[in-house]
Amino acid sequence: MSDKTTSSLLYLNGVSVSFDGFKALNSLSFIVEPGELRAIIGPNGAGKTTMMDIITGKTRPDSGEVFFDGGKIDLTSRDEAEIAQLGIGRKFQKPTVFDSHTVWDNLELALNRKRGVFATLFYRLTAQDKARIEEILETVRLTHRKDELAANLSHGQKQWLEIGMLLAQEPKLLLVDEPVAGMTDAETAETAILLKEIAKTRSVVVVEHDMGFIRDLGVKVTCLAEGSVLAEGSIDYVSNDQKVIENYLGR
Ligand SMILES: Nc1ncnc2c1ncn2[C@@H]1O[C@H](COP(=O)(O)OP(=O)(O)OP(=O)(O)O)[C@@H](O)[C@H]1O
Repeated sequence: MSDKTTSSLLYLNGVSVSFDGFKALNSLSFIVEPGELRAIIGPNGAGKTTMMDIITGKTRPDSGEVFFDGGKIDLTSRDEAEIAQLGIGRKFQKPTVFDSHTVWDNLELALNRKRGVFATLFYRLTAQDKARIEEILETVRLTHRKDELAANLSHGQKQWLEIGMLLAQEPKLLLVDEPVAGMTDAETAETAILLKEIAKTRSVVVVEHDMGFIRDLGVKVTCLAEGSVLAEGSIDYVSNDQKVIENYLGR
């Protein structure tokens, strides 16, 4: 096991997967450090979603290694539920909050989900739980809307609420798929600040097409194309890379 395997939170090495002979991932290698916020860009069909599917156990790789938590856990041997329990949270593109519940209740439900159904039946919120919900409300900019039904939130606020619900489960790694699609400019700018705050206490991998947002994040960017890494580095480095311009930005 290399030093990189044991120091990184997430370690993908030479991961390949084919669907009906088409290589969706082609020897993809990718590392996320503890406490890192990483942005992923790339054209449609580059393999971004497939990469998330591999990390969360939805798809099994044909070959390659996928380790979590300093090389301690081989994710290829775990199923989706186990991987969620191990501390990998995933935010899909569309918000999936409970519209008929308040913002607070959505967060309370998410906090309880961590405990399992049986424990929840007999559970009352402790002062510590309440403090945690209040903290999450602050983080996701929804304190002033805590008693509002989720149905009445703006699209952006629903996205933030769902991020909050994931935070309630205390993931070590949060995977976020196109969070700012459909958001207003103000919400987009706020989401960049919010994700940077979240990444102070855990690692975050965010997939986005919005280059203004990626620039606002100001973090290391990985550009995928045809199932592997095309370029990796600062936004200025990646956006000036000739291969990235040809395959993605210049399209
Ligand atoms: N379950 C599947 N069965 C067959 N083909 C698939 C499957 N999942 C993904 N693919 C194919 O693999 C390739 C990579 O898809 P993927 O969704 O990972 O790309 P992406 O980078 O997330 O694209 P987008 O930006 O459009 O979301 C695509 O050509 C897609 O059609």
